[in-house]
Amino acid sequence: MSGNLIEVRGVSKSFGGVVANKGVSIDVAEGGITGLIGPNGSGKTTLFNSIVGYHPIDEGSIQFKGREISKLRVPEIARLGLLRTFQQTRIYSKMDCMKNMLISVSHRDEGLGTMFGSMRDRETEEFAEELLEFVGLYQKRFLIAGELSFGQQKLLEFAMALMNRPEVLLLDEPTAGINPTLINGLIDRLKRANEQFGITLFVIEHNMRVIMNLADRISCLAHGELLATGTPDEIQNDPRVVDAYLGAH
Ligand SMILES: Nc1ncnc2c1ncn2[C@@H]1O[C@H](COP(=O)(O)OP(=O)(O)OP(=O)(O)O)[C@@H](O)[C@H]1O
Repeated sequence: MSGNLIEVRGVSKSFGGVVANKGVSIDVAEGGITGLIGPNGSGKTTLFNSIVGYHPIDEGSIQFKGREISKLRVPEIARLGLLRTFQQTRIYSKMDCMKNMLISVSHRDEGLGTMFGSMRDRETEEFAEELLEFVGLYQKRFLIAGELSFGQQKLLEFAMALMNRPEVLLLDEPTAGINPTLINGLIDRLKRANEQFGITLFVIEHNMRVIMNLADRISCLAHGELLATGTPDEIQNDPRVVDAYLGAH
C-alpha cells in the first residue's frame, strides 16, 4: 500500500488543439489535504474532470485505491467514494436546505425506488440535520436554498457532498466568492471534515492564504504541466512557482 488514495500518472488531455494537461503525475495521500494551484487556464479543473470521469483522458493512468478508474464514468466513480464540488455551486435553489441534503444522497443508491425509500428514512434525516449543524446551517434548514448567501450556498453544497460519506472529496475553489469572515469558518469545517470524518481532501484554490493554511502537500500546474510538488513552505519558496504563479498575483 503506497499510502496514496489517488495516483495520477502521466495524464494528458487536449481539447482540439489546446493541451490542457500534459504528462501530469500527482499523488493524493490517504487522510491528507492535498492542494492544487496554478494560474488561470493551467489545467486544474481539467485534471479534476479527468479524475471524476467527466471526460476520457488521452494518455496516462488514474488509480483510486490501486484500481484503474480512468475508463469509468462519473456515477461509477462516485459510487466508489470519490466525489467533487464545482466552482459554481450546484444546489437546487427552489428547494429548502433539508430537501437539498436528502436529494444528494442518491449518488450511492441504486435507483429511484431506493432513493425515495431512503429519503423517508429517519436516520438519513438525522444525518442531514447533523451535517447542517456541522456547517452552521441548522437554523436555516427549512429556508429555500436560493435565498442563502453565496457563501452559505457553498457550505450547503459541501454538506450535500458529505451526505454521501465520500472517502475523497475534490473541491474546486471552495472559497471563491465568499467573504473573508465566512472563509475562516469554511477552512475550519474543511479541516474538521478531514480530521474528524477522515475524509481525504484534494483542493483547487486560488486564495494563497487559504491553501497554505489548509494543505499539507501542494502541487502547482503551469501551462498544463506539473511545475512543482512540496510542502506549503517549499511551494511558497520555490522560485519557479513564484515566477509562474505567485508573482503574477
Ligand atoms: N471543454 C473544453 N473545451 C475546450 N477547451 C477547454 C475545455 N476545458 C478546458 N479547456 C481549455 O483547457 C485549458 C485549461 O483549462 P482549465 O479550466 O482546466 O484551467 P484551470 O487551471 O482550471 O483554470 P481556472 O483557474 O481559470 O479555473 C484552458 O486553455 C481552457 O480554455
